Amino acid sequence: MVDGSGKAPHEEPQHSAASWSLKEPAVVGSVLGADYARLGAEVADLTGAGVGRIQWDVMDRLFVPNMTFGPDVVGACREHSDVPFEAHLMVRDPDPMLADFVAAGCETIIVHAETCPHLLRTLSAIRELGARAGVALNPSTPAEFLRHVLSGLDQVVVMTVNPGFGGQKYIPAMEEKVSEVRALVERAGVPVQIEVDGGISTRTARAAWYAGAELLVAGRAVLSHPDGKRAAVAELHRVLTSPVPAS
Ligand SMILES: O=C(CO)[C@@H](O)[C@H](O)COP(=O)(O)O
Repeated sequence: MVDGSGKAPHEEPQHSAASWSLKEPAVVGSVLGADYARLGAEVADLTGAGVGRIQWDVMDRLFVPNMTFGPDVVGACREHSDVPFEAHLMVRDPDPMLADFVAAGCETIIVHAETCPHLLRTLSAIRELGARAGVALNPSTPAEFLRHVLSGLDQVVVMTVNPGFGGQKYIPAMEEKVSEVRALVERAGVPVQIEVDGGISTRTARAAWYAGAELLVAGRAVLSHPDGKRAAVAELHRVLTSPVPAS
C-alpha cells in the first residue's frame, strides 16, 4: 500500500545528494491540527517529543482557505517550549504583522514569495526586527524566483502541498525543486537552510531529505500517530538516519 506520495514504504529517493553533503536533518513540529483546546500542553508535548522547532501555520482565509492563529496565541504558548518558534505567514499581507510575531517569540518569520511584491524589503524588515528571514514557495512557484534574494535569506520553505490544510498528500514532484533550491544555495555559497512542508511522513521524509531539505515540517504524521508524538518523531528520525541499503 502506498500513501499519496505514490511511493512504497521507504522507497529509496530518486534525487540523491549530488554535489553537496547531506545536512543533519531536523523534524519541525507543526501545530496545525493539534488540540487547540490544549495548545500549551500540545506545544510542550511536541517539545518533549524531540522536535527541533515548532512551526505556527498562520492563515488569514484570504491567501489560503483557512484561518488559524494570531500572535497572541503564539505568545501565550512561548513559555511552554524551549525550542525555537517559526511563524509561517500564509497571509495576503504579511508586512504589518512581522513585528507582532517576533514580539510573540518567533525566531524565524517565513513569508510567501507570492504575497510580497517587495520581497527583499520584507526580508530586510524581518532581519531588522532581529529574526531570521524565511521565504516559502507554493508548488507552482519556481526555485528561480529566489535567485536575486538569496543574500537576504536565512531559510527557504519548499511547500510540498498546496498550503491551507494539514494531512494533505505529499507532492513528489517538489523534490526536483528542493534540489534546484539546494543547488542555487550551494552555488551562491550562502548559509540558507532548506525546509519542506506538507505531507511529510515516514514514507516521504527520506526522499525530501535526499533531495536537499534539512528541515522537515511534520503535522499530521506526528500529531495523529497512534503511539503518540514521541514515537512519531523517533520513527521519523529512524527513517532519516537509517543506512541506505547498498544498491
Ligand atoms: O503548512 C501546511 C499547509 O499549509 C501544512 O503542510 C502543515 O504545516 C503540516 O501539515 P501536514 O501535511 O504535515 O499534516
